[in-house]
Amino acid sequence: MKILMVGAGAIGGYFGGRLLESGQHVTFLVRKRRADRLARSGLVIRSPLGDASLPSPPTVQAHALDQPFDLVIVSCKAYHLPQVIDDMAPAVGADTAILPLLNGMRHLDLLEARFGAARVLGGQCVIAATLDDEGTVRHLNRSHGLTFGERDGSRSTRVQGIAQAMSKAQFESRLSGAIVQDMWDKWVFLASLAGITCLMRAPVGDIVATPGGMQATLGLLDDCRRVAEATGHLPGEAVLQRARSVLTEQASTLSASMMRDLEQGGAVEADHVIGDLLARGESCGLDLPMLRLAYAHLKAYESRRSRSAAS
Ligand SMILES: NC(=O)C1=CN([C@@H]2O[C@H](COP(=O)(O)OP(=O)(O)OC[C@H]3O[C@@H](n4cnc5c(N)ncnc54)[C@H](OP(=O)(O)O)[C@@H]3O)[C@@H](O)[C@H]2O)C=CC1
Ligand SMILES: CC(C)(CO)C(=O)C(=O)O
Repeated sequence: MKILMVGAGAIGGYFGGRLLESGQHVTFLVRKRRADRLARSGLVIRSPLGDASLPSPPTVQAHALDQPFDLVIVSCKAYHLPQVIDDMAPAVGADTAILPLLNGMRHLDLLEARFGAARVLGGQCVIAATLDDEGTVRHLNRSHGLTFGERDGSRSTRVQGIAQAMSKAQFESRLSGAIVQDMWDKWVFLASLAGITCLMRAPVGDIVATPGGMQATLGLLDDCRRVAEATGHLPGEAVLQRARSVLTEQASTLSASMMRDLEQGGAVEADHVIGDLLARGESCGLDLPMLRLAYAHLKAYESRRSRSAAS
């Protein structure tokens, strides 16, 4: 199976690197700076579950992309997706499957609008990873799950082929018969985690140790849960119970990748992860005070960030 990994950042570098390490035919679609870095230093993964060092990983830049791939895995940030869609288009042929790993849901609509619903699978990953100043992929915890599937739940030949291709790679892959609900389950959890850790500039353990921290966290989770319910995607009670327990765990050092981005002064997926959830809920007539606060906070951060970039 010919796989194009779009992006070689934290997620693309990790899962693409693991697939390459297992002998799969993987090419990374990258921009010039990352292409130069990968040519110079290789793709390096530092992980508590095993390091990998892959010299000269195959890369291609958009201008040179001229053939279809069997599988295109999309691992960019949401705010780069419109450009990515243009750049990856030559890799999408009649039989190409597209597997996005972005957080949130709206990217499915954008990919579908450009490439047609039939090509777009559902997908998500559970991992904490980042790219350090040397371009090394730093895996920060012991989770590395990647779940994917047909959005109609069917076990098509193509998803079984992807399951087979991923089976030997050093991560936990899972073919799901309910990937859209899985994505909603993750979105409810992630929007709560990202919203609260960004608002409080602190990991879960520090937040729940404050007066009012636990109530704020659970209030935000409840807003996110109500949006999922109103739009027909209510997570099951076991999923919600787990979210409550992870989000209120004493002394937990867990934070969202969005908080890592924000603390480094980087761009954040405010509209995609928080704003879109808020908009969906408000269009169902819900009042969502904690979600509105989390979104206002991120938009204020974005304004301040763009003002300081301009000066
Ligand atoms: N990091 C994490 O722990 C987790 C992240 N996620 C989600 O995964 C998604 C990706 O996040 P993450 O990997 O952290 O982000 P990164 O910023 O680390 O990586 C994204 C990569 O996309 C590349 N990119 C952007 N535009 C293009 C383009 N036109 N052509 C080629 N490459 C491009 C960037 O390359 P360049 O270097 O050129 O800018 C960058 O390296 C997000 O939606 C995030 O929310 C989900 C679970 C956990
Ligand atoms: C839910 C979590 C923490 C793990 O995958 C994540 O997606 C993120 O930090 O962006």
